[in-house]
Formats: sequence, C-alpha cells, structure tokens
Amino acid sequence: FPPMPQSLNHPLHLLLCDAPWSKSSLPDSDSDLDHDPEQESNPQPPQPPPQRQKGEVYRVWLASRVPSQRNGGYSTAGAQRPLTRANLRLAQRIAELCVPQILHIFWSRHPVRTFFMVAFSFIRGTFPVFKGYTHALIINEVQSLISSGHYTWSHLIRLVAAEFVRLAAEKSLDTFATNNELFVQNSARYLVEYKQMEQRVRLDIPTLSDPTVRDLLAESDLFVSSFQGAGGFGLLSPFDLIRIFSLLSELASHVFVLSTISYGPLSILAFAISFLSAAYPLVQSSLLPRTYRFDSPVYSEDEIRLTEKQEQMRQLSLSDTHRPEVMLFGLGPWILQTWATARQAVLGLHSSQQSSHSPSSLFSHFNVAEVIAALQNLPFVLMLQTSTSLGSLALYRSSVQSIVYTISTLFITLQMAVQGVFLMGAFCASMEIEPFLQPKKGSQVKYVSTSGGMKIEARNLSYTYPGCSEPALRNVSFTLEAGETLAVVGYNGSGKSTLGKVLSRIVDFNSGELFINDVDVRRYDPAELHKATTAVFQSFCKYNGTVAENVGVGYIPDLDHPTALRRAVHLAEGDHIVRSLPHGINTRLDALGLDSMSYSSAGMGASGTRAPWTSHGLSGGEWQRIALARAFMRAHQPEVHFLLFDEPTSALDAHAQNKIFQTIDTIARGPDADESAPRVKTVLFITHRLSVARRADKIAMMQDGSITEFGTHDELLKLGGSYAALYQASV
Ligand SMILES: Nc1ncnc2c1ncn2[C@@H]1O[C@H](COP(=O)(O)OP(=O)(O)OP(=O)(O)O)[C@@H](O)[C@H]1O
Repeated sequence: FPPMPQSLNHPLHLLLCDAPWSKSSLPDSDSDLDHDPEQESNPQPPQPPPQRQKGEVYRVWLASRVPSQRNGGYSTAGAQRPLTRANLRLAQRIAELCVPQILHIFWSRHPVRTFFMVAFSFIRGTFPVFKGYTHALIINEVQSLISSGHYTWSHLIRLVAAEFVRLAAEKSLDTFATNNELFVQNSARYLVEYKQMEQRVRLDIPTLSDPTVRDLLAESDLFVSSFQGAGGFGLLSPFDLIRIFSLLSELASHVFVLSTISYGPLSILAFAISFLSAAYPLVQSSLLPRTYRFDSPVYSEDEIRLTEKQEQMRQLSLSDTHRPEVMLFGLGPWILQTWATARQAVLGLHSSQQSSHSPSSLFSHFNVAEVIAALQNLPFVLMLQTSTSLGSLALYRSSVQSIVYTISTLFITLQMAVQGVFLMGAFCASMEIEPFLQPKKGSQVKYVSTSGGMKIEARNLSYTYPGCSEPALRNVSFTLEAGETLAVVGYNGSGKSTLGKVLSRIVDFNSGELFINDVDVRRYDPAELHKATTAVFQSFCKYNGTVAENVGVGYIPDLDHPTALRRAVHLAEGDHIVRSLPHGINTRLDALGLDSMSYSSAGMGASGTRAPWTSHGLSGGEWQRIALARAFMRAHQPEVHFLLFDEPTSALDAHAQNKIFQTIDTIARGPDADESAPRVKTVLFITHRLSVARRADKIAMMQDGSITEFGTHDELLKLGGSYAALYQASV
C-alpha cells in the first residue's frame, strides 16, 4: 500500500470491532428482516463469510484516499481515485475482503433468484448475436430470391415467423429477468439500508464528530445510494457489476460468430479495418479534453465542492426554516448568484470549457468522420471479392461494431467498478466502527443502581470540542452525593451545558476522571446510563409529529399510553396548551415554527378549519413545556436516578418556573413521598435564575470552563465572590 502520512493516522483504528458481519450483528431470525413472506427456502444455509482481520478494510480504504493539498487532510469524500497501479491493488484487496460479504447478502436472502439473476445476465448477453443471426438468414433468403429468382417464399415466411418467435422469447425472458433482478435488487437494497441505519443509530456524538468517520460514512452512503438502481446518483451498484457478465458473454458470442464467418488473410484485413473504423470515434472522444460527465460515478474534488455549493444554495432557496432570514437580510440575489456560478461550472458552461467546440475542432471532426465513413465500406468491398453472402456481411458488420461498443462499455464499467469498490470498502469498514463511548471488551461493568439516586464524582475533568483550541471544561472537580440537588450557574459560555453533556455521557472528556456510583464512567455502557437518566437539554428537539409523539418519545414503552402521556403533560403544566389545540394531544406540531407563514392554503378545509394533517405552531414557552413533559415521561420511572435540566424554564414566567421546580423536587422524592422525604433521584439543573439556584443543596459557579466556587447558597454568599456579586445583581 502507499505509505500513509503519519499526521493522518487516526485513532479510528481503535474504534474498529472484530466481526462486522458476525451473526450477532446481522439481524437475527426473529428480526423484521426475516419476516419477508416471499423469502425462499434455502436448502443449504450459506456459511458466513470468513472473518477478516480487524480494521483491515478501513486501513486499505484510508490508503486509497489521496492526501489533499487543499485542506491538509484527505481528498473530499466521494472524490475519484486516480487509476494508478497502487490504487488498483488496493481496489483488488478491498474486493477480496468485501465481495464475499456483499455476495453473502444477496445469496443469503434469495439464493435461487440470485442464481437466476447471474444466469440470465449471461443469457441476455447472447441475445444480440441471435438477433444478428436470424436477420442474416432473412437477408440471405431475400438475396437469393432477388439474384436467382428461385422461389423460396415459404422458407422466407418460416424465417420471419422464427424471428417473431425469437422476439417473443427474448421479450418474455427479458421481462422475467428484469422482474427477478428488481426483486433481488429491492431486497438487497433494503438490507444494506437497514445495515446503514442500524449502524448509524448506534454511533455516538464523539464518533460522529470525527472527520474521518464522517468521510467514511459519506462514502458508505454513496454505496448505499448506488442500490437505488441503474443510474441512481450516477453510481455503479453491485448490480451493474453483474452486467459485466452480460457484457462478457456478449463479447464472447460475437467473437464466436466472427470466427465462423471470417477466415483467411483477407478476412483478417477486413476485420482489422472494420474494427479500427468502428473504434476510431471512441478513441478520438477519449483523446479530447474531458468535459463534465453526468454519468461519472465519482467526481473530482472541485466538482464535489461546486456541487455541494450549488446544492447548499438550492436548499437555502427552498427552505422554509431559513425563509425569514433570507427575506430579512435580502439574501435572494446572493443565493441566486452563488448558485448560478457553481451551476455553470458544474455544467461546463464557462467559456474556457467551450474551447473544444471551436470551429477548427469541429472542422477537423467533420473531415475525419468522412474518412471513417469511407473506410467502413472497405471491408465490404474486400469481402465481396470472396463468395460471402449479403446476410453474412450484415452479421459481420453488426458483430464488429458490437464488439467495439461492448469493449468500450466494458472498459467504462470496469473503470466505474474500481471507484465503486472503494465505496463498497467504505460501507464494509463503516460497519466495523464501534461507538467511541462504548467500553472496551473486558472492562465493561453493569450499571447497578444505588438506592437514593446517582452519586457523581468528577475529578479534574477537562474537555475541548473537536477542532477548538480552547477547552470548554478545565479541571472540573466536585462530588454530588446520591439524592442531592446541584445548581450550575455562571456566565454565558462558561461551560455549564458542556458539563451537563459530559455528565450525561453525551460527549466524552479528554482528561480527568468521572465516577458514577464509585465506578469509572468509561466502564459503563452509555446506553445503560442513559436508561437511568432523563434530561431537558438547552437545545431540545422539536419533532415533526403530534403532541403525543413529541411527549411520548421520552419513554417509548408508554408512547401509546394516553394516561402516561396526559400525566407527563400535566406535570409540565401543559394541559391548557393541549386543550387549546384543534385536535388535542393528537395535533401535529410544526417543528419549524413557520406554519402561520405557510404560503399554501393546502390543508385548510372548505370552512377554513384546519385539516388533521396540518401542523400547528407553538410559542417558545409552550415548546419548552412539551420538552419538559418529554423528560417527565421517564423521570418518575424507578430505574431513572439522575434528572438533568439545562435551562428548563428559560422561556417560562416566574410563576410557571416555580411550579416546575416544585414538580422536579416532588419527582426526585419519589411517588407518594411528602416534602420532607429524602430524595431518591439526583438532580442537576443549569440556570441563570439565581432565585431558583438557591433552592439547590449545592451550587457550582462556573467561570471560563472551571468551577470557581462550590457550596450552598449561604456559603457562597458568605464567600463574597462571583456568585455573591451575581446574586446581588439579580435581586
Ligand atoms: N459544539 C460545540 N463545538 C465547539 N465549541 C462549542 C460547542 N458547544 C459549545 N462550545 C463552546 O464551549 C464553550 C462552553 O459552551 P457551553 O454551551 O457549555 O456554555 P454555557 O455556559 O452553557 O453557555 P450559556 O449560558 O450561554 O448557555 C463556549 O465557548 C462555546 O463556544
């Protein structure tokens, strides 16, 4: 392999797991995938492909990526690999490693159909030869009819009838083969898309924020897109690869026909001239300066950049979310201008790229084309000197032309296949990525709840966001006993939300230690910790769905449980919101907040009332209550021990805010407990409202990523530091 730049060696190697296609990682027999009623019985279950060395596909894929001068990293994801010998070797290695896995996908799902698909692709390749042969027979018969006057009408009619039979057989076989291929293709497409989704939902934020992982996933997505069918996204799918068989059999059958009708030095000369004259236009076009090709499977870095820019501008022009700012800042002309520049470059409409159509070039094409036309008649003259029939000549000519076009198609297909192999490598390698936060095998321990909440102990935690130079957290240390309440306060940008994300195991930390219930947090499966946590993040989500869905996703088992949903809404003081909505809890919410600005009247009934499918907008405070209700859906579950609220009431009025904090406190003490009962859940809330913060058992004052003051409200006031100053200012 070509040497990998040291600076680009990436810790992703550490994320790669052992057996990407192991039985456990594939959907098991009870999963949805096996519920396909049309799945064929497989007499001999295929053996899983041999397991390859850990991370090997990733390493080969990475080696194929050319370091880019532009950004000091690798070339853009999806950029074309030059067809160097080294890259061909890499493609070969990826094919060796991945093709068995991909074939296994097809074969394991529908072995019989897959067999027919490959067999038909061979048979279809011979169709043109049969066609040429029957045409030749008919021409011969007509020729002998005209030249000798010998009456062979019945023979001719039989030949024409045979041609009809051939056509009908070809058509029905073709239809059957196409349907079969479509079925296998859809099935395989479903499976790769499933694998892609399955892997995507597993990956955590630290993994996804890794640039190499993002590139890997981008190329993997291109591979999955290629399953959209022939020509989808201009990519070559593994099904197009099967077409190579068809091309090979077509080539072989034409060569066979030629060998039966041409012999002797004259024929060889005729063949050579025919071949060259048919091939010349192709050679000539490949020698011309390359212009943008729409069917190109992968593009150069510049083409990708321009395509991205053009797409970005197109999205901006169509997006409802951005419409207010587009209007407000008058971005229309800028969007149009930027799009037009990128689009013109992509379509090759710039003047520099039109040079190939200059008059002198056209003139030379014209002259050469005439010479070629004259040359193509030469073989006929040569062959007519032998006793060859007119039918053979027609067959000869069509076969030679077919050979040339088949070879050129084969060449282009193989070229695309090489690029496709790298995308396939990205897909296989992406399946091997283990989420960054996942504990290493052997070190994992099960999260065991302790009665009375979650104990959290941070020791010198530091964290810097990827790509940033300044840390967002610096040496943060504190202990929060089980059942205690901590308020985190501080100035904007001091690291409060980041601390919340680190503690809830959404992002990792770079140095220091974090203990949950006296166990190193890195030894827990994050999914287990998340089951024991509920949260409202500062930038909470607004789902494009009904109120019930927006609330219910907080605890999926109760998603369809009206009583649980109503209770959560009630705890968040959202009953009046639901009552005011046209379809109550089943009203669709407009997550973009632009419903009222919609310029379409679609969805309005004849009476001007809203149809059930139209979405309804909410105010900022109302959305916050929905987010709170979502967190409350699971907050009271006995397995939840940690409640995290990041600015949960920033958009609520003072009265509502007090009630919400009262509710949080009640939930933290457990069901049916009175106000003096000890808390059974640990609570951390981040707030700028110090009147709320003072209720907490402990307060952490954050400044510039560090906890500068820590203690009770009274202790911090006595200290007379930043908290005291902030508190005095707020009252
Ligand atoms: N995704 C991110 N990528 C890079 N830097 C980030 C990211 N999120 C936050 N930061 C930076 O980290 C620092 C701490 O941000 P954080 O959101 O934790 O502050 P905060 O105290 O919650 O602020 P606020 O009170 O305004 O909500 C800031 O300097 C911010 O610019």
